[in-house]
Amino acid sequence: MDGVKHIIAVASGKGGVGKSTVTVNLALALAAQGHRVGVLDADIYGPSQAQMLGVKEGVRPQAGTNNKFLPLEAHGLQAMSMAFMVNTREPMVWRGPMVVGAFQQMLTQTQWDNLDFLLIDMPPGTGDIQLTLAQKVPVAGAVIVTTPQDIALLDARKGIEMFRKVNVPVLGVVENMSLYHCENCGHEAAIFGTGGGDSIAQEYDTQVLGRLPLTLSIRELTDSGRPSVISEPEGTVSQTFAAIAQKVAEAVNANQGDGPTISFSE
Ligand SMILES: Nc1ncnc2c1ncn2[C@@H]1O[C@H](COP(=O)(O)OP(=O)(O)OP(=O)(O)O)[C@@H](O)[C@H]1O
Repeated sequence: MDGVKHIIAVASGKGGVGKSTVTVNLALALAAQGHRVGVLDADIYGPSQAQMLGVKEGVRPQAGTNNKFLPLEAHGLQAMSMAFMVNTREPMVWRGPMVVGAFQQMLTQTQWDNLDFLLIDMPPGTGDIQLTLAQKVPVAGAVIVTTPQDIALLDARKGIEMFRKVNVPVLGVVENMSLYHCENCGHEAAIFGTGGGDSIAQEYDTQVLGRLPLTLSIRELTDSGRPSVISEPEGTVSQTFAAIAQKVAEAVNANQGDGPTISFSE
């Protein structure tokens, strides 16, 4: 795609497992390692990236050349989201084809500037947006985010199966909220169980890219527009994201050369 070397989908089967949190922190970790990185928020009904990137409501993208929009800049990342186009307090009461059209426009009509990686924060599920992405552009790989409990793994499996069906390599699994860590007393508890990420990675012959704890600070920092990777660059969460970023970049490079050919019929 014009202006983008590698597209990476950050996906899950289930909602609320931390895709957007992982997307923004992984993007910042890749940028900290010297890559040029963009984030496309493909969640049309419930975009989160504007808030997580600290973009104020009402800031709109400028027109570029060739009928394209210039992405917004936030924390050194290039970003595009439905939240930059509409009033986010109003619900998007749209039918499927309109949602797909909007996603396609954001994907192809944003003037990405020489990106090494474009991270796409996918909506939950295995529907229209996922199919459109796989059909319209070459996707270098997918990062699957899951929490360790069975109910999330069930949906994560569907996500992995879907990417396999459309020949998008799964780069690995991020296990989020794997251990609750109390920041006051240091007590730790495996609220959502243990071993889920490992078992799914083994089942699908892929790797666990990293495990993130369930902590107050991840939520507070990310939701307030200054994600952990830039707020606490020396912290353990940032170190985990740095390791994940390295593995993702390595996995993409390892897959290079035999890029996916998308061929399937609906
Ligand atoms: N490891 C974590 N510790 C604490 N809070 C977290 C963690 N990961 C995510 N959260 C919080 O959980 C909420 C949901 O996360 P997020 O929006 O990233 O999930 P999602 O999978 O993108 O959701 P959706 O399906 O709605 O797009 C957010 O408030 C986020 O800050």
